[in-house]
Amino acid sequence: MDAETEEFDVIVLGLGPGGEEVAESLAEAGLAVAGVEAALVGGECPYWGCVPSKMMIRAADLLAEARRIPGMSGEASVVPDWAPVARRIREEATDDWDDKVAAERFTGKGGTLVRGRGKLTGPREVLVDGARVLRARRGVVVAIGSQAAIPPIPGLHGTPYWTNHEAIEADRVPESLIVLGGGAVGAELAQVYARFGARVTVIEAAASLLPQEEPEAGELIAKVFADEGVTVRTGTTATRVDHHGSAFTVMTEGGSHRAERLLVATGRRSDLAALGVGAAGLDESARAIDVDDHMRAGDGLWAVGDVTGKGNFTHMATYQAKIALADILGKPGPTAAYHAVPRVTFTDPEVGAVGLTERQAREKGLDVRAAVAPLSARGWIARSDGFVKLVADGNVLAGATSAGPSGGEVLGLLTLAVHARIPIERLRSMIYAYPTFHRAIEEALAGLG
Ligand SMILES: Cc1cc2nc3c(=O)[nH]c(=O)nc-3n(C[C@H](O)[C@H](O)[C@H](O)COP(=O)(O)OP(=O)(O)OC[C@H]3O[C@@H](n4cnc5c(N)ncnc54)[C@H](O)[C@@H]3O)c2cc1C
Ligand SMILES: NC(=O)c1ccc[n+]([C@@H]2O[C@H](COP(=O)([O-])OP(=O)(O)OC[C@H]3O[C@@H](n4cnc5c(N)ncnc54)[C@H](O)[C@@H]3O)[C@@H](O)[C@H]2O)c1
Repeated sequence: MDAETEEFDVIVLGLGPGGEEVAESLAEAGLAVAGVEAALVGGECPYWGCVPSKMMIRAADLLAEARRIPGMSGEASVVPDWAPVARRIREEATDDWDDKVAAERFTGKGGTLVRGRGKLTGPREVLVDGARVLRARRGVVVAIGSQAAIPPIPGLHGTPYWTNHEAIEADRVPESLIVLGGGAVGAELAQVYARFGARVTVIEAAASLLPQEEPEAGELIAKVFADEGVTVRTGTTATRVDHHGSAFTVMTEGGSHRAERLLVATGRRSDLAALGVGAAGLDESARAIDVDDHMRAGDGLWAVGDVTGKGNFTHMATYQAKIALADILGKPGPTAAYHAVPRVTFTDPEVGAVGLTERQAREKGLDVRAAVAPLSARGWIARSDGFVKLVADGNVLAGATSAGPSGGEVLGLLTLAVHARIPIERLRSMIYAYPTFHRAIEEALAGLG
C-alpha cells in the first residue's frame, strides 16, 4: 500500500438516501467502509428536497383548507406567515443545514466519513479533492444523485435564479415568481408560493403540466392552478432571460413575463464526466449509469439512486441500495424490478401514479384498455376534484393514477395491484368501503369493460 493510499473494503461515493443506506448497512455488517460526501450527509432529500418541501406543502395546504371554510362551515380569515415555515425547515427539518447527526450515525456504525468531492481514477480507486487516494478491495458504490439541470437559455447564466436549494432556503416569500418547468418540483413549489401570496407564473415546455404523467393529471392541476390564480403557460419555452435590479424578465415565444424571482425546475442531471466514470470503463457522455438487476455497473462497481436514471425518488434510491447491499455481501436477495414504480406529486390534489401511463403502455405494444372514473360520492361531499385512471394490459393492470386529496394514499392499493399482477377479475370481486376516495377504483375497473 502507498503511504498516501487508504484502503477500505468498499467506497461509497455520495451519501444521499441511497449511499447512506448502503454505507451504513455495510459498516454495520463489519466491513471497512469509506463514505465520501461533497456536501451534507443525507443528500438532497432531507436538506433541499422531499422533507422541507413537504413541510412547506403541509403549511400551504393548511391555508387552502382554511380558505375552504366559507360556504361549508362558517367564516375564516387567513393571514399567511412564512416565518413559521422557514423556522420549521431550519430547526426541525435541516438543523440549519447541519449534518452532524447523520454524520455521527454513520461513523457511530464504524464507517469512515471522508468529506470532499470524489473522482474515479481507476477501477476500485477514488481521488478525493485531488489529494486523498482511496482504494477499495471489494468495490465502489456510486450514489452521487443529481443536481438541478440548467437549460442553456440566453441571458440565464450569471443571474441570481433559484434552484430547489434557494427555493427551500428562502426566508421570505417573493412578491412574484416565475417557475420554469411544470414537473414535480415546479408544480409543488409553484402552489406553495402562490398559496403564501406570491403571484406565480409557470412556464412549461410540454403541452401539459406534469407531462410525464397521464394528461388528465396535468389538466386537473392546470384547472386547480387557474382557480388559485397561478398563471400557466404550457407548450412554450423561455427564449431569453434578463435580470435588472430586483426583477427577472423571461421572454417566451408567446410574450414576456416579469417577476421578482425565477425558479429553474427543468429537471435534473448527474455529471458523469466530472465523476470520471471513464476511468472505470463507463461512458462519460451518458445521462445515467447503466446497471443490471443487482445494481452492478461493472466489475467491483455498483450504482444506486438518481444516478441510475430509473426514477428520481428517495424510495427508488433506498430500494436499489438494499439490492446492491445484498449483492456486495454475497447474500441472496430479490433482483430489481421496475414494473410497479410508485410516485406521488404532492400538489393539492395529489397525483399518485404507478407503472405505465396509457401512452407508455401503447408505445410498448401492450394489449391496452384504459378507463377513468371521477372521485364519485366522496369527492362531491368534500368538494374535491380528482380521478382514478387504470391502464390494463390483458387481465392485469400495467399502470394506474389516483389524483385527489389523498391521491398518494389511494395509490397504495393500486401499487399492490400492479406490483403483484393481481388479476382484474380479482380486483373487481373486492369490497370497496363507502364513501372512500379509493372507491373510485371500483368504478374505473367497471369502466375497463
Ligand atoms: C424539491 C425536491 C423535492 C423532492 N421530493 C421528493 C419526494 O417527495 N419524494 C421522493 O421520493 N423524492 C423526492 N425528491 C427526489 C429525491 O430527493 C431524490 O430522488 C433523492 O434524494 C435521491 O437520492 P440519491 O441518494 O440518489 O442522491 P442525492 O440525494 O442527490 O445525494 C447524492 C449525494 O452525493 C453527493 N455527491 C455528488 N457528487 C459527489 C462526489 N463526486 N463526491 C462526493 N459526494 C458527491 C452530493 O453532495 C449528495 O449529498 C425531491 C427532489 C427535489 C429536488
Ligand atoms: N414528490 C416527489 O416524489 C418529487 C418531488 C419533486 C421532485 N421529484 C423528482 O425530482 C426530479 C426532478 O424534478 P423536476 O420537476 O425538476 O423535473 P421533471 O423532469 O419532473 O420536470 C421538469 C419539467 O421541465 C420542463 N422543461 C424542461 N426544459 C424546459 C424549458 N427550457 N422551459 C420550460 N420547461 C422546461 C419539462 O418538460 C418537464 O416537465 C423528478 O424526476 C422527480 O422524480 C420528486
